[in-house]
Amino acid sequence: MNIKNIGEQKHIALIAHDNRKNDLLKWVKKHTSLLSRHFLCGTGTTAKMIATETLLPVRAYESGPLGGDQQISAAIVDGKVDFMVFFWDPLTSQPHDPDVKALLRIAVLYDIPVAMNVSTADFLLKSSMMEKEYIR
Ligand SMILES: O=C(CO)COP(=O)(O)O
Repeated sequence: MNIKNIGEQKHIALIAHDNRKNDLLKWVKKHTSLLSRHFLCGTGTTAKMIATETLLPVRAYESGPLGGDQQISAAIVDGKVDFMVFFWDPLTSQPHDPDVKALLRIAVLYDIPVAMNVSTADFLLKSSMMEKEYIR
């Protein structure tokens, strides 16, 4: 895995499609204290929802269908994302599906850990890259 800065602040991208936003919000609320020690960003609606509901600072890119996925892709290419939690919707087609696919492709290409559901997101937080903080 392409993990830099073990034990240091990480850049975490948070993204969810509409039908998965509640799952992501619940996950963020469960880990607010840990996540508050890192730099968070996300696509527009997701980022604003998390910031409003948790008071965590979350840098908001454009909304996904308006280019936000592409902006997160660019941030990955620029080395500004250490890992991504992307709860995409497996049951609904998206108008910007090519952007979603491109984002997932870039994340694979740049070896960015990606969690697409709650159990993987939990696993990522419990993994060695955050172990010190997790057990604190
Ligand atoms: O569509 C998205 C990801 O593909 C998410 O966008 P929003 O966070 O703006 O809803």
